[in-house]
Amino acid sequence: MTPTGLAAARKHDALPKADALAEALPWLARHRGRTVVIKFGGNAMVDDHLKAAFAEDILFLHHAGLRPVVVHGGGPQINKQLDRLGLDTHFTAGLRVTTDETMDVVRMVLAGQVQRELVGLLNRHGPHAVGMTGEDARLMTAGRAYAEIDGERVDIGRVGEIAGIDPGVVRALLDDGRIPVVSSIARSTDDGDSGVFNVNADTAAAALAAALDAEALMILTDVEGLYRDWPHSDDVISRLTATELDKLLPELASGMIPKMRGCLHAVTHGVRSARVIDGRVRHSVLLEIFTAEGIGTVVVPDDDPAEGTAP
Ligand SMILES: Nc1ncnc2c1ncn2[C@@H]1O[C@H](COP(=O)(O)OP(=O)(O)O)[C@@H](O)[C@H]1O
Ligand SMILES: CC(=O)N[C@@H](CCC(=O)OP(=O)(O)O)C(=O)O
Repeated sequence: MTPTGLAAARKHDALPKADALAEALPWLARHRGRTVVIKFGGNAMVDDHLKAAFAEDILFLHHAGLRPVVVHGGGPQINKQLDRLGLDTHFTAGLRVTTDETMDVVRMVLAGQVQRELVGLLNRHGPHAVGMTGEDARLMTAGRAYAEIDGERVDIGRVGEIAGIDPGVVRALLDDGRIPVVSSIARSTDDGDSGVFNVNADTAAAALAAALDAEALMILTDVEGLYRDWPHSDDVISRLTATELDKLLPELASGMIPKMRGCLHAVTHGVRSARVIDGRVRHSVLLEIFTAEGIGTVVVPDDDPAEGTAP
């Protein structure tokens, strides 16, 4: 016989679930109607179950009355496609050296593959998500970025440094109840150049969060957060003020550089908190909300009143 009433609730272990939902109420109430920018990193996107759980988390936020915006990466997926085509992969100072040929592949993989897949997952239960790149409606414009190595300016091809963000199209979609899903490709600021630039997805997410005056930026990646003494220890720094992070920036390496620079940019341009969390953990976005002290590393503005508490 199928259990009913309280017996059914016990069988499905429903009480802890109800408790967890109730505990999330203050966070949800504080963030209701607020914009949250979530960056889904390429390394956290390689597993189908993780991708499906990520889409569920975003839909949860959407249905709870928040305004989530997704910016996605796709570094490993781009590497794979370049490899298939027999093209080389080179990174300088954490940025992909992007020839015109590489740029075509970057655009094809980000806009045609990774973004389409995320939009598909988000639209499984309704017409929620709309995909775009920074080229659309001139959302993102960029000039040429150069890497700096030993004080020398090094040309790294069609890599973009964001020059401007016009968030109008994203705001219009949010007002229409949609979930924007953005690929980090920008239009050239030079009207004579019909080309596009490859922008690091962390940098793009942070710039968009600032331009949208977002409440929070969340960056999902393949580590627990910012490690204090990477790669020698896995002691995660749980909270940093903007000034503390600014002092730490010169010591950072590889993929953490654009992430932490992005967090600093966000919290010094109006975003109330920026967090790096472990995207390898299923439902990490919801875990961040349902855990009183939050997970990963949070960066807050210097005037943040909450000592060591989740945003
Ligand atoms: N201090 C640090 N703490 C944690 N990870 C670090 C640190 N410094 C460098 N890293 C590296 O940064 C990587 C995350 O960046 P990246 O590979 O670009 O991720 P994503 O694809 O999610 O953008 C980690 O896997 C780790 O190898
Ligand atoms: C300039 C530059 O490096 N652009 C990145 C854009 C994608 C990205 O940032 O993806 P992840 O978030 O997965 O690293 C690239 O070509 O790989």
